[in-house]
Amino acid sequence: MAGTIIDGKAFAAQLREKVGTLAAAFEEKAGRKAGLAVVLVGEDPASQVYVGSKGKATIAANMASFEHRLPDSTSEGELLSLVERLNADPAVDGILVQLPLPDHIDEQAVIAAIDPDKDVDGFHVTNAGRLAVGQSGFVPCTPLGCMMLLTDRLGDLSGLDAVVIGRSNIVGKPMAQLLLDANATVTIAHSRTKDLADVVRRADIVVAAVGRAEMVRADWIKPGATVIDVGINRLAPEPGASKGRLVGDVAFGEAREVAGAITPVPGGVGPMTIAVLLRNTLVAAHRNAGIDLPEGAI
Ligand SMILES: Nc1nc(=O)c2c([nH]1)NC[C@@H]1CN(c3ccc(C(=O)N[C@@H](CCC(=O)O)C(=O)O)cc3)C=[N+]21
Repeated sequence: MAGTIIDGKAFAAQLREKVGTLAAAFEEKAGRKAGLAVVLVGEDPASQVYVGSKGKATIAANMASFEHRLPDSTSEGELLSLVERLNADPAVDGILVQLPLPDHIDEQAVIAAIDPDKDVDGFHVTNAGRLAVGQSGFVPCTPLGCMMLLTDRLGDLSGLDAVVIGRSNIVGKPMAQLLLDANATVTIAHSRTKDLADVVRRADIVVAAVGRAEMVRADWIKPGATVIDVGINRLAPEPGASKGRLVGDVAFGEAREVAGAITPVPGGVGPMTIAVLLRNTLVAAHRNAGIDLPEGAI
């Protein structure tokens, strides 16, 4: 029997709805909206579309959206001074600088300039450190969204074998830490892992975040496992088509036949990333305004 499809899009819509309700209540109490600033440098069309959709989602969730679209020629100094202004702006609770940045700008320097308490991406070393030692801070949106899908499906993860494929600072490493905090037994696998298929076959939970189209095959999956596919890869267009299909890091059709549950691409993890960004912004707003948001409210 084919595994259940985990509907990340629907889950994300529910989360955005909850955030929207709490954001309206925040506005009542604080006398202002929670605010998210999104900074885009350069004219990459995919990033343009993506930043636009974040702005719409922010407004739909009763928050204020501040978009800053800067030309490719923007210097690192100019970007850093914008970040400083946003850090100092009381209307801005969350700051997201869209990555990747143009080559002439040092990404780490820009991330380091963001006030950690406005770093709703959770990319600042202060937030990475907080996560590593179990202090509260901002957790990167994609792995936190994956955890929400996992706990919704599985409840308690204690003692489960989890394999994370990929070791990026943005997904793999924080994902592993969250799974560890949830008492899973965690393996981080990557491009140099020996016998990767054998390692993945032991997993009750597979999180694929390598960025290689359809790399994880059906015969890598333990029957009944829960598979979370973080990859978003565009295939080459079919003859006559202008755009290729979007696929994940997992060969979805065949893996679904073995898995207990699996996220699709699109419609799985991707929509969760934006919903969690709004959630993190709501949390930031409450902290910045000194208004209580009950633990577990969202
Ligand atoms: N500072 C920063 N923070 C980010 O969180 C960040 C970033 N930079 N740079 C780019 C990546 C990419 N990312 C996505 C989020 C949602 C979808 C998403 O919703 N995808 C849809 C499909 C989109 C489509 O159809 O093209 C889906 O998977 O269903 C995709 C990609 C966040 N990123």
